[in-house]
Amino acid sequence: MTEREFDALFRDIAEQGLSITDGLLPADLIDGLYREALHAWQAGRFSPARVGHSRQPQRISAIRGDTIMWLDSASGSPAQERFIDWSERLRNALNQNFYLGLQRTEFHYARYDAGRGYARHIDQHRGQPHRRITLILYLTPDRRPDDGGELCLYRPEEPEREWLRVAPERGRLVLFRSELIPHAVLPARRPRWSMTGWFRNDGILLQAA
Ligand SMILES: O=C(O)CCC(=O)C(=O)O
Ligand SMILES: [Fe+2]
Repeated sequence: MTEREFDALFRDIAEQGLSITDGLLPADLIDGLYREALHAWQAGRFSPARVGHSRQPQRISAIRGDTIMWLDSASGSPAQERFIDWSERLRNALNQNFYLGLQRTEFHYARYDAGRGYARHIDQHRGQPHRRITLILYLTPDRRPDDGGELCLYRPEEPEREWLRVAPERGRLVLFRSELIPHAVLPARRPRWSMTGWFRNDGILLQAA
């Protein structure tokens, strides 16, 4: 496929800092990612997500209630490899279109248990100035309309008023400018599965001592 596949997505990002797309990734890839996440979670490989400054992150489940597992290129599962190949094509296309100088990506699986959500936030604020584009890909199988866990989006110039409410339907892809768009996850009523990550404009991670 040519980069034309990203045209509509880039137009939306240019116009409103945000794009929401269904069906861009093949269903069997979505399923492969979900199965990998499920097995890893069953094997106890997810950890509670943390909030706050990157040097001293804290677990505050009333603010952020998901458990996560970072993707690891060394693990090299077929689903991860396919996803990473696709995300690299997207990274290159984003650079060609928006001159963002995106050098790398980071992704984690996330699982929100019933009752868990994520309070309104901006992704750049957690001591993460190099996050430029946020990607969220929803993986939950057989989601029902009353399962909760909607993503709420707010306009940068009017952050108090809800702008859009997005149901986390399997295969739905949300991309937005990390420094611009406040967002929140409403409490889930059934387990909610996703992939979340960032396109970054820095190189190799320099870990703070
Ligand atoms: O899963 C979502 O809909 C949003 C997750 C999120 O905001 C984050 O992980 O920073
Ligand atoms: Fe976020």
